[in-house]
Amino acid sequence: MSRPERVGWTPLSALVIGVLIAGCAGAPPVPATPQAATVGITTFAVIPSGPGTAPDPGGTAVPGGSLTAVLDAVAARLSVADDVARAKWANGRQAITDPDQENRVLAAVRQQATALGIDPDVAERVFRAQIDASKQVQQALYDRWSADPAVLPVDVPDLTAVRGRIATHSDELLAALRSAEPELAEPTCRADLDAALDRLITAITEPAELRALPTATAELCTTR
Ligand SMILES: C=C(O[C@@H]1C=C(C(=O)O)C=C[C@H]1O)C(=O)O
Repeated sequence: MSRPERVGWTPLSALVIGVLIAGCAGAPPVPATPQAATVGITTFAVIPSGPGTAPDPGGTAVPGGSLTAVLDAVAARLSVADDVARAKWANGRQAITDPDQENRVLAAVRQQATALGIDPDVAERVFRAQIDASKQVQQALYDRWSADPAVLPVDVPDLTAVRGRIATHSDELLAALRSAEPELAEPTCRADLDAALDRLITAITEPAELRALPTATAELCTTR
């Protein structure tokens, strides 16, 4: 379940609202860079990241680097929702929710989390949010294509292959969660996440993904 009420008024909220307004005005998603048009609907800010801090080209540490790595993995996993939706749509508008697949994903997450030394309940909460966010994006795309079949992409991805990519991003997210455990437990975690998001979201060009980010990030901080 999406729990947007837990996300306060943040720069991210402001941006998401801006995107919503632009969406209502009928503005199509515009790639932020020429590359965005060629590699897909989403590109990611290339911000070097590592445990604790990320180095920047000027040699000055970027605070919240490990949170950036978490958000990169969240955004990468979310970006695959587009391909999932296209595969399902082409398969007779297959139901977006697949409970068996969710159970497989969550069982694997719990197992891998335990192996990494992450509390499996914490990991499951984070990944239930990723699943909700993915379904939110898929539903938005279904709604868009229903309203205007002309915008439906012609290529049909293979769902099994796409799920393999999701699994790779899930692995990346688990590893990033492990590295960022101290930052995710800080009382400033939510504010730090929002600051890190500010650097990332300018590179996301799909409005449905931007709207799903509050859901995808709602369970990341471990202190309330
Ligand atoms: C991504 C999919 O859509 C939904 C989201 C899932 C996920 O994010 O892991 C899993 C199952 C579906 O309910 C999928 O079917 O693979």
